[in-house]
Amino acid sequence: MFRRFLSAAATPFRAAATPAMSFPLKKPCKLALIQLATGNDKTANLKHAGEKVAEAASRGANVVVLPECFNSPYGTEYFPKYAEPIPGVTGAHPPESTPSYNTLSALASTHKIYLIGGSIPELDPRTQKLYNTSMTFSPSGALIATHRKVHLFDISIPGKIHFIESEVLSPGMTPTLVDLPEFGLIGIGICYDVRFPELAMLAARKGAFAMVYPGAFNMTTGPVHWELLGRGRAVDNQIYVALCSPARSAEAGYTAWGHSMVIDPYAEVVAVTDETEGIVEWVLTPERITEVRKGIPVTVQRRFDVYADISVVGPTEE
Ligand SMILES: NC(=O)CCC(=O)C(=O)O
Repeated sequence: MFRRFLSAAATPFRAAATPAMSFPLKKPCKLALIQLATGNDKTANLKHAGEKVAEAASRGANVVVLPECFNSPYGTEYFPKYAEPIPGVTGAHPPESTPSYNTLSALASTHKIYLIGGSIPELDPRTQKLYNTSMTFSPSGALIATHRKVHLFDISIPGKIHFIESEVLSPGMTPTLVDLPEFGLIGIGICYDVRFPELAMLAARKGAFAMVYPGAFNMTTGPVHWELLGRGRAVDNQIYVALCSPARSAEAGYTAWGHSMVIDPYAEVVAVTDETEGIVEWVLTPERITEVRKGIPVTVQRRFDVYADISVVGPTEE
């Protein structure tokens, strides 16, 4: 409920009744974002992802992230051809139909890492619907979370970019929080999801220490909005934010902006790359979160007596 006029005198500041959040990050966590060069050959994309994940793991990463649609080119014409079902999400599937799942699971267990596997086009064989879905695997190779892109990338800027994901994809219906028991909770969004502050706010209010967005911004919006949106989600919530893009390719139909980055809870870009293939690494620390939240204590100054506590809004079942 919004009142039309609010005067400072009528609504004096007072600390919210909401208790301080429990501490979000349990110990330092090395994050690696793989800005992967991808092409049209799915098998080659999976093999190459494996090489880069191995490289990141050999440098001590605890959590490794791949970009949006890392197994395929990014484009609505490609999604049906590259789509795979996901075991456990839509029942059992023969291994030959799930090469991306198999590869990611094996990489996570071989390297003993948490692997946020960017996203792939997912086929639900029961409904024939397609989704843009991120899978997260534990160091034992178990699938511990899936996030179906909630906000589909439907935009049209005359003369610049026209992209309508909803022509072929269906939207996810659930915000996603993944529990990494040694470290804490991470929220997941996919690309266009970053434009909607609600997912990050929900995750932060439920205690996440980071939001991770596999994404593939474009050459029109990327230069203006990619960093701005990531830093916005970080400063709003005083959490780490990671944006992981594919590398830019001159041959691709969709030209990715690149510039994968890690943003700290003070909204500073602490690690970033250009448009070429590379790995962006940063150690996320509990101390940085504490320092920022102590200095600017918005996490305990929220006025849920004025605007409803969004942390009580639960996920919707699909
Ligand atoms: N893959 C996407 O969702 C792209 C989002 C994007 O480029 C934007 O401007 O938003």
